[in-house]
Amino acid sequence: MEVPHRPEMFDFHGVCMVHQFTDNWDNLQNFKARPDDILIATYPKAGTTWVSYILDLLYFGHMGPDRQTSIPLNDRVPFLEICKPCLPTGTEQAEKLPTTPRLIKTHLPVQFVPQSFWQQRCRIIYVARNAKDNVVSYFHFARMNSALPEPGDWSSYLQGFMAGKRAFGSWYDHVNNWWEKKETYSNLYYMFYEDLIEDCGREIDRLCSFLGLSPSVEEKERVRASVTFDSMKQNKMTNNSAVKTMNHKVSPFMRKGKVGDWKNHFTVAQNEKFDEDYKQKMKNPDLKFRFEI
Ligand SMILES: Nc1ncnc2c1ncn2[C@@H]1O[C@H](COP(=O)(O)OS(=O)(=O)O)[C@@H](OP(=O)(O)O)[C@H]1O
Repeated sequence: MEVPHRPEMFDFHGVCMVHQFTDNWDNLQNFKARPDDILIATYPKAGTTWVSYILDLLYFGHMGPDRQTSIPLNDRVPFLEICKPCLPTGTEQAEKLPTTPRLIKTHLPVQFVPQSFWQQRCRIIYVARNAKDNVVSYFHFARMNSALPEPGDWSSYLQGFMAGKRAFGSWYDHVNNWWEKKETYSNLYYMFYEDLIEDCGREIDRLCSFLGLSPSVEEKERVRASVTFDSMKQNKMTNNSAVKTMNHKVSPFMRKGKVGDWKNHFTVAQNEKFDEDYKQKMKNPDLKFRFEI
């Protein structure tokens, strides 16, 4: 069997990146956001797909079953910076979206977000996930997705993550810099994967108040029931089963969906080293993550 070619990481304006996220840079930076666009921003593997689907159902769940059964979520919520050979770029996909508001996802660190999103005062939802579960999820994703650099073994993967040497750069910088942005940009809603796991219904309510939506109790319950882990894992439109670079036999995209799976991966020594390093990098007492619930 042919071994898929894995991309290399490189330094891009101080952030570790891979080409498929930087090759469309000029178009990306000149992207014209509209005031009602909604941007879902995350470090990879923090809950992008989950929140994308919640928003898609809140805005477009009434559009009938066709949209839900025939259009993959990735096409309904384009990935802004993606640029793969022979496929429309994320910016092209976003430009062609027929529905309003446009829901757009990104993993960009805050300093790379196209200026027009800020200028147009777009609503932005940032989803963050605790670093330990985030790195475990990213490791398994890198194993199954040949569009990402070769992960190597768990121990070296973890080391690289701690050093910021993963696509989209340092998790620590990503979550901290987005957190700080809240101080100056009021249309930014910062939420946590762990809260979604704890009480998805409550988080849907909070999202609705940020977005100014008032769905009926029944509608909200329909959304909540559709976005459970099991339901999204079964759903071909949300489980990424059609993405060519992903081998779900190596590790499924909808893998575990839990808080605390890191305990099955970190050795005691790795955990101690990680905690020590974490303390040095996460100095803001207001930004608190839960590693278990
Ligand atoms: N509904 C629901 N409930 C609980 N968990 C969920 C859900 N949907 C996605 N997930 C989990 O989120 C992880 C994938 O994150 P992303 O969607 O951000 O991935 S990506 O960056 O867009 O590739 C990945 O986490 P892990 O299972 O820990 O690998 C998914 O399983």
